[in-house]
Amino acid sequence: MTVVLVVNSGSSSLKYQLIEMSDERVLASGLIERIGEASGVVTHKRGDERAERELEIGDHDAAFDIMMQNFAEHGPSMDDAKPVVVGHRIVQGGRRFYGPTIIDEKVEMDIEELIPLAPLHNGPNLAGVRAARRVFANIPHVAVFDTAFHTTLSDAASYYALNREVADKYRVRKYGAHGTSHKYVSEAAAEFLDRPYDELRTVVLHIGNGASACAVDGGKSIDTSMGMTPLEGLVMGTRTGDIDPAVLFHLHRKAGYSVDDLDRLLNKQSGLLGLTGTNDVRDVTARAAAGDEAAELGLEIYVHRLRHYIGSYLVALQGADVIAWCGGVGENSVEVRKRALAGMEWLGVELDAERNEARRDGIREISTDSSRVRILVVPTNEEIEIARQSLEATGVPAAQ
Ligand SMILES: Nc1ncnc2c1ncn2[C@@H]1O[C@H](COP(=O)(O)OP(=O)(O)O)[C@@H](O)[C@H]1O
Ligand SMILES: CC(=O)OP(=O)(O)O
Ligand SMILES: [Mg+2]
Repeated sequence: MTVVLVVNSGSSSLKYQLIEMSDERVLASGLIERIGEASGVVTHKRGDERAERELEIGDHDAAFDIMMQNFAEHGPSMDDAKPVVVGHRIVQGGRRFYGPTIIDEKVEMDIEELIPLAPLHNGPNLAGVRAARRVFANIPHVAVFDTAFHTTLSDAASYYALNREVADKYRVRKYGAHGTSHKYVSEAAAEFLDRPYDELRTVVLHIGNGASACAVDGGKSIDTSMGMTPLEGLVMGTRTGDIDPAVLFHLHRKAGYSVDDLDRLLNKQSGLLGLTGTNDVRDVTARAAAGDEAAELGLEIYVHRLRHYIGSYLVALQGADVIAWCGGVGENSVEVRKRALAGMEWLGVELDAERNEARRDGIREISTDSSRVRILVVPTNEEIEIARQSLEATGVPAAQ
């Protein structure tokens, strides 16, 4: 047995999976949510068994202890499972990390140093790494970076038209994110269609609470919607995505917003939440269907931006072979997919209404038989991809 533990510490959550790599079977998984709030939620799944409880979770160290308790109480015990590697999701690797990297003191320091380039993500990611390295002191830990897949972006695609001296001094450029998912999904799409990955042109739409689009040309990311930080690009659950930066000057000068106020406003109080009062696309679409005007407008703004990026990436790829939807919204929202791809028949993009509505597990095709561009729903699996890359980095075989 070769078992890998994958840890994904987000700003307010810790997700984990224990995976047996010979057949990529998930032995157990869990989600610890609302870290730092008055009442947190803990879920642990093992086969068909599921344990859930609510309690206050002070910080990521406490969350890590809870994860260890879950394994001890609900199994599998670490003595039985004996993970050989811990794989960590790290959002920002800057132009320092181009692939999975075994973590030592120096790598920890580099991740810390990159916090300003992903302030909501890298700090919590690092807290998870530190807690895990204390508990699993005798096995390798590997960092798998969201940005690594986008290090193939050209300078033209990744530099802003910002004063070059300032940009270079402060490392301002587009790094992108969700790369592990974009890679996994574009590869899975190629396999599903039985096409060589290095020839396929794919637009990947990773639409969850955080959302990003990516143009993948023959297995290489050539453009992506997230920027220096995961704030740029698509409208998200609570983030604005693209916005005229002069809006910030205006709010500062006219309304006295501080930098921290603006950070909070753009990252946490905007997007669908700020437009409609909820960041859950299920609620927004239900309300829009019931005639709620704010919800309808919120949805239209959300979709308008999605269409902007789809169009842009079809041009970047000189036509695509595949549009692949993933993430909580991308995999589940019939309505968002329908609105986002409407009227694109002239581009060879034909959504099949019935297939779009059919609910099935696994990868599925939702385009018409005559659609030149194949449209797929591809459930993403960042954890499996992190586990595979972590194992690869350490050289441990998947079956032994
Ligand atoms: N059945 C559904 N229909 C529409 N949207 C859904 C559905 N299920 C989940 N979602 C959306 O998916 C989002 C979560 O996506 P996910 O990829 O898990 O997010 P993240 O990893 O960014 O936290 C939810 O906020 C919700 O808007
Ligand atoms: C980078 C990012 O936005 O990640 P998540 O979707 O997990 O919030
Ligand atoms: Mg996510």
